[in-house]
Amino acid sequence: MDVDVDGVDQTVSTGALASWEAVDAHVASAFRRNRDHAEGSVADYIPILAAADPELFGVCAVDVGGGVHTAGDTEHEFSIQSISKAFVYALVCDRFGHEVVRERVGVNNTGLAFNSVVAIELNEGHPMNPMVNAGAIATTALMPGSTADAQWVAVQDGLSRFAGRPLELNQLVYQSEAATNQRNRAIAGLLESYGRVELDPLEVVDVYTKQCALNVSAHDLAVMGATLADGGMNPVTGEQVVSPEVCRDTLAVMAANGLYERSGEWLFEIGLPGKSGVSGGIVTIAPGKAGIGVFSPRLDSAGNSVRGQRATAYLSRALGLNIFASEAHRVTSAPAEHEERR
Ligand SMILES: NC(=O)CC[C@H](N)C(=O)O
Repeated sequence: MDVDVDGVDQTVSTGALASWEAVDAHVASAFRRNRDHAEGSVADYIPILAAADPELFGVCAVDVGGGVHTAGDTEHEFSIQSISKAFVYALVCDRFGHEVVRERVGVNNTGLAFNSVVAIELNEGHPMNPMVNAGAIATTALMPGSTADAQWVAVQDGLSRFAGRPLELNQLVYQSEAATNQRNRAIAGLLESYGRVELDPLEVVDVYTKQCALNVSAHDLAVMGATLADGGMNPVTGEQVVSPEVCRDTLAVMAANGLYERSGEWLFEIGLPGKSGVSGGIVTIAPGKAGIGVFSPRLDSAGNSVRGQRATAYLSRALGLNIFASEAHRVTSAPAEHEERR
């Protein structure tokens, strides 16, 4: 992962987020430092996504107190794509609990692309984790509702509660993907053959395709992330969307799998759970502190927004958010206290 954190102190904050003004200034810097970075390419395997303006770029942080910090195109709406997987997973965990979901869907990284069929075969039909297409389809199949329509309503309503506003289906994206999602249909059929999907696989894929086509903005993603950061309480509406235990489990799965086969690199550079999607969004969670939503359509070869990763790396470093860092690891150019005394 190519990040730009030159000149940024690796400060470590074990307490609350920095002051309001400091967060605003760092969000503005994350935007400014990366807006001219033009590496990567816009996804085109879903035809309509190829029409996205590659220059769009937004960075938003929402703290657990509900404070909003924005720079760039943070109100521009785009289809949520794979980021939906994290939130549908949380809803299903809330319904079935930790053990059932761990057994049925799994939590381990495949090390392979998000739409890999080989990964299913290599693991005897186990979908492995909810952040790849196979696991996400198996997870959506567990949403409440006796019909596909009822399950779709539950998905739309659940994700809207995370966002704190009604999210709408992007019909153009849905139709474009529904016409070209033969691979996801094959994945669902394969899961059915292994007894991992008990409903009509084509109906489940249809609900999954709609879930990926829900429109969000970077601002929405930050609110959704802040809800996971705050033990399931939406900081804007005050609603308890899922339990703190579900947030804990969801964040662990995101940390291990949220950026597909690049999840290790992401964790190494950024040290926070995150989830990306092929339209160019990434949501990141600083537990107990904030949600970060970024959007820019140019992707790396794994399908993760390039500017989005860079902006998030900057914020993690500048705001001291890395969960693996502690005061003992503080990197500072000033001499340590015991050296000064000598
Ligand atoms: N990585 C993604 O965002 C993929 C989501 C997309 N809807 C798919 O199923 O292929």
